[in-house]
Amino acid sequence: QHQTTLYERLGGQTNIDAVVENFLYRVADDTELVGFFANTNIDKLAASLGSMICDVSDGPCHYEGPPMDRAHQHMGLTDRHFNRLVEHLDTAMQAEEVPISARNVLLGRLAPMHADVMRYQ
Ligand code: HEM
Repeated sequence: QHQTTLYERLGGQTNIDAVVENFLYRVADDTELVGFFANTNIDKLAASLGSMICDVSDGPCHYEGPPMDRAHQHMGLTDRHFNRLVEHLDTAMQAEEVPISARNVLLGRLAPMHADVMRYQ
């Protein structure tokens, strides 16, 4: 019998890509965060985030970007940055009509990455 995956509950890749896009606009509008992305290729980042969310939500992707400690080293991130970013992601999911249960499961799967994201600060 078919079990609904988190990927499906997020709305599949089309809606995940819409969440990522919505999220990146929120980050761009956040003066405390946008500076970190000054030298980032946003199209590549969007593709990378879309593939990571697909992967961690049991979708048909395998994230092939750098591990989270490498991707965020030397940024000097604090918990405040981390929490703001997570809040933007949650708001973006709400804007794209992801149900609260699916939102919470995804955030719960990203939360354990905190240690790696912060590792090199
Ligand atoms: C659970 C938390 C986070 C996750 C899952 C996450 C995920 C990712 C992923 C998948 C990439 C792309 C890596 C690549 O393909 O090169 C990335 C890059 C990046 N992240 Fe995060 N991230 C998180 C937290 C943060 C925070 C708190 C900040 C700071 C505001 C941040 C800033 C960046 C920047 C600036 C890049 C681009 C680096 C570059 O230009 O190469 N991230 N992140």
